[in-house]
Amino acid sequence: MSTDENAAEELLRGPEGLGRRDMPTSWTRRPGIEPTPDFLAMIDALRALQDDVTAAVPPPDVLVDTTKTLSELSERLRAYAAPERDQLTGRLITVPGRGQTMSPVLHLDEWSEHHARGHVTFGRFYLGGNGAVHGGAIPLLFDEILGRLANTGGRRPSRTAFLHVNYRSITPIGVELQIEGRFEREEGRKRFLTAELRHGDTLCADAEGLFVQLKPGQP
Ligand SMILES: CCCCCCCCCCCC(=O)SCCNC(=O)CCNC(=O)[C@H](O)C(C)(C)COP(=O)(O)OP(=O)(O)OC[C@H]1O[C@@H](n2cnc3c(N)ncnc32)[C@H](O)[C@@H]1OP(=O)(O)O
Repeated sequence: MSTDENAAEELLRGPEGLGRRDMPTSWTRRPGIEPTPDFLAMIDALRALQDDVTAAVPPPDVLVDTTKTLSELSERLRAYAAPERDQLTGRLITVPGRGQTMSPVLHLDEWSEHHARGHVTFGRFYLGGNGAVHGGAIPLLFDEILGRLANTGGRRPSRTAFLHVNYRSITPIGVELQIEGRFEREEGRKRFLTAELRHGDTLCADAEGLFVQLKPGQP
C-alpha cells in the first residue's frame, strides 16, 4: 500500500480506530452511505486549506496564483454538484467529522445512549482572537455532540429548540480539548441534554440543550 493509500485508510478508520466497522449502530443512523478514502482525503485537505488560508499573509504574486487555483477547483467541482439527498459532506456519520469542515472534528472516545465523551482540536480556522476560539464556533461543537446524542438509541429524530452556552474561560486553539455530553431527561417530545468542554482541569464552556422530537411530516 502506498503512503497516500495508508493515509486515506487511516482517515477512513479515524485516528482512534473509530471507523465504520467499529461504531455502534446507535451512532450510525445511515449505514447506507459509504465514504471512500479519496473523498475523506479531499475533506482533510480542505480542512488544512482553511487553516492555512486563515493564517497566511502571502505576497501579491502568490495571492494571484492561489486565487486562480481556487477558482479553477471550484469550477471543476461545480460540474459534479449533486442534489441534497445524494450529498456526502456532513452525512458520513460513521467517520469523525462526518466529512464536513464547518465544525471541528469530533473524535468520540466513549459513547452510549445517554452519554458521550470525546476530544477535539480547534485549528487556526476557528480563531476568534488572542489565541481563543471564536464564540460562534463553540455552539457548533455542542450542537454536534448533543444533537447526535439526542437522536441516538432508537429515538425518533429531533431538532435543537434551544442551545444555551456559557463561556467560562477562553477556549484555546491548537490544543486538544475534552468534551462530554449527557442525556439528562425526557418530557414528552422534549429532550434535555447538557455538555461541557474542558482544557485539562479548566472548564472552557458548558451548554444546555433542548431537542424537540419532530412530528410526522415535520421538516
Ligand atoms: C444525517 C446526518 C446527521 C448528522 C447528525 C448531526 C448532528 C447535529 C444535529 C443538529 C440538530 C440541529 O441543529 S437542528 C437545526 C436547528 N434547529 C432548528 O432549525 C429547529 C427550528 N425549530 C423548529 O423546527 C420547531 O420550533 C421545533 C421542532 C423545535 C418545535 O416546534 P413544534 O414541533 O411545533 O413544537 P412546539 O409545540 O412549539 O414545542 C413542543 C414543546 O417544546 C417547547 N419548546 C419549543 N421550543 C422551545 C424553546 N425554544 N424554548 C423552550 N421550550 C420550547 C414548547 O413549549 C412545547 O413544550 P410543552 O408545551 O409540550 O411543554
